[in-house]
Amino acid sequence: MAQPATPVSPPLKDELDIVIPTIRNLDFLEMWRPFFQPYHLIIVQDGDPTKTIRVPDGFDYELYNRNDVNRILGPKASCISFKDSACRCFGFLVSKKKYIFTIDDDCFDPSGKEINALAQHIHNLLKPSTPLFFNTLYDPFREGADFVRGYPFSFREGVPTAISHGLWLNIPDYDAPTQLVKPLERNTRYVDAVMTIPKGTLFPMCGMNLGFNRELIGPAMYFGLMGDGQPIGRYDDMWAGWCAKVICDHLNLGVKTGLPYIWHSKASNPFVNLKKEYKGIYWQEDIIPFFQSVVLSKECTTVQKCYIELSKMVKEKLGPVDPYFQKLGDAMVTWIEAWEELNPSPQAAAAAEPSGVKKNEPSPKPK
Ligand SMILES: O=c1ccn([C@@H]2O[C@H](COP(=O)(O)OP(=O)(O)O[C@H]3O[C@@H](CO)[C@H](O)[C@H]3O)[C@@H](O)[C@H]2O)c(=O)[nH]1
Ligand SMILES: [Mn+2]
Repeated sequence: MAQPATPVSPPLKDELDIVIPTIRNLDFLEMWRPFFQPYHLIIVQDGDPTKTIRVPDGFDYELYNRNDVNRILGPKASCISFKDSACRCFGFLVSKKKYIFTIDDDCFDPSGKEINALAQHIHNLLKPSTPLFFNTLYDPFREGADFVRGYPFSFREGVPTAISHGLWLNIPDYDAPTQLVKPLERNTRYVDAVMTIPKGTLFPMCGMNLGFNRELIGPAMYFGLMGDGQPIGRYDDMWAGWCAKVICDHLNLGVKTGLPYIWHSKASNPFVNLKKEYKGIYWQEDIIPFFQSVVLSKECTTVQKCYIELSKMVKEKLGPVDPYFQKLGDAMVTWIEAWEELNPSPQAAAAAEPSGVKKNEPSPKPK
């Protein structure tokens, strides 16, 4: 008699957290239920902490609001943005898992595709990247593809993948000026490809549909100071992407972009976005040459060391552009201090007195 098939556990079920920044309800989870329910969610509630965010039944989650951020981080909470989706990086900080998938609450599964976004990110992250030599048949580790003729065999092992950057159907992640001149444009083009971003090349990282290996690159995934009290918004993910990419290049780690797509449903207000973005639109003409010029020293053998060295460069080279970069450079250091406090190395954890008090307890779940 045929043996009953052993149920296949969802990939990385106990090694991956899903981080969601939100100011809305989380009904979007109903569409993702078949794919997300097996995983632990970390919900970062932005804005008014007295507002109750209801999470659909059946999900395993922890929810943090601004009061929790302040309680857990104390003065270091100053590095976590308020009233901006950048707050999501607090979820990266408190997670204890090896992998993170972060998604916005207005992103849905583009129906009819044979693989869901989370599974595709996991595939991207578990397979090597090829930043040293471009494969013209795209991802060589994908079923039905391989390295093409002329691809050096000494490069074919690839490097570990740190980041998997997904894309968006319907509302594309355009900046405000583009949104304003093309208000009706929708992205209908589904490009069935995953590519490694070549070493030495920067890219505009969008936080809407993003996976990463927290152990490889977590300390660099600081979504920079935005929102309340800050002169700029909607550059949080861009900043993290530029910092992470130069560090990935230095540490021989890979960044992929392409599949998976999500269906992005809400177009945020282009006029509001313009107010948030406008300084960034001209500052980035200085920011990008800065990141292109970054050379990290050989003593930078860990992400934390790279990040601290980068923070000093930010203050020195971009400080003259605007005092904001002095503040951002300091916030980068605070972020690393917070990271190391909440994620002590095994040696540091062993040396620390067992306090018995778990500091990063989330808010109690609504009854
Ligand atoms: O103050 C806020 C505003 C929003 N959120 C949560 O963050 C995400 C994104 O919000 P939204 O979909 O309204 O904004 P988009 O313009 O589409 O966001 C994308 O553009 C970039 C903005 O930096 C970023 O890559 C994407 O997030 C939702 O989950 C909101 O609930 C918030 O937490 N705080
Ligand atoms: Mn959105």
